[in-house]
Amino acid sequence: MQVLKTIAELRTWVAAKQNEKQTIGFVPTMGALHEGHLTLAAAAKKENDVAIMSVFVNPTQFGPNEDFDAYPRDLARDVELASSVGVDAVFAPSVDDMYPHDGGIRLLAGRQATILCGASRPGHFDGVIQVVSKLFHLVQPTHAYFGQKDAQQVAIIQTMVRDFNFPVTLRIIPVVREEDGLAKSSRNIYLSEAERAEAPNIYAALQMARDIVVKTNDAAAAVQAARNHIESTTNGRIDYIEVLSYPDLAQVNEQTTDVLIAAAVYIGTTRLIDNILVSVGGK
Ligand SMILES: Nc1ncnc2c1ncn2[C@@H]1O[C@H](COP(=O)(O)OP(=O)(O)OP(=O)(O)O)[C@@H](O)[C@H]1O
Ligand SMILES: CC(C)(CO)[C@@H](O)C(=O)[O-]
Ligand code: BAL
Repeated sequence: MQVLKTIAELRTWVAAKQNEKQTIGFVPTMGALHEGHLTLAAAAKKENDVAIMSVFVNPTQFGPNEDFDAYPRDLARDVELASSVGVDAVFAPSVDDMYPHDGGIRLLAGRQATILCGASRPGHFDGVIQVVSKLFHLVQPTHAYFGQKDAQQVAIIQTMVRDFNFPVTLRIIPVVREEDGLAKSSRNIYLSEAERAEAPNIYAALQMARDIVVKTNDAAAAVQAARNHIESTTNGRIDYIEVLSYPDLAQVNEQTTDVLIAAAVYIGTTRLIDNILVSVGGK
């Protein structure tokens, strides 16, 4: 396992793999690894000659009052975990190496970034596509691995790859959950014991909404049922619960085939997201 701490080191590593005609599987992360990330990494290793993971807490996707400074960082632990699932290299650059210039070119995510998490985190997805496009240019992966837990991020990156012709195939991995249903997340460590006990109700609420969507296709009733469940079982504050077509993220209608039921809820001060993707009839 190699730890590449600069763009220069990464370029040397990538060039060597390309010379050897090796396929490259790439897993972008912000570190604080858990089983969700490791599932992505294991798939990258299985489906490619080599697997590389980036560990970079990207400042441009955090708002001014968000948790950039507090975000958990432990590179030694991350390297050990990545190595345990066969990752060949970890790219962990500094902010200065990734962003040496002030006020350079910025990318703008489109309509899909204006709703859901984009509404409460203005500029978040612009920062995500900025860093992911840089990482794709640097790593030049054959396949890149993302988690369905960040469903909106997946939809926007799919659009970016399509619109900007990135020569990469995206692989999307289902949400990895704790036994009680809570989606694994690096931010779960912020939860107190009481908050952790409430948090699985987010997934329970999404499951109720899913059952209503499947039976009746009534998006409004599904959202209401999920809201009622969260309000009656947690002290949380709902940021959003929405039922939208996927991946275009528009209102569902009779033609819709894939429905995203997504929620963001503040449990205490921790903002957790989760979602369920369901296939419906479509006409
Ligand atoms: N529970 C999970 N199941 C599947 N994929 C996941 C899960 N958690 C994270 N991922 C994926 O891992 C990649 C890196 O995510 P990231 O480093 O932001 O971790 P995270 O746990 O989602 O962090 P946070 O919840 O704090 O945003 C993303 O593609 C993300 O979707
Ligand atoms: C894709 C990503 C690594 C970009 O910083 C981040 O948004 C994440 O961890 O999901
Ligand atoms: N997984 C998305 C990264 C973020 O919340 O900034």
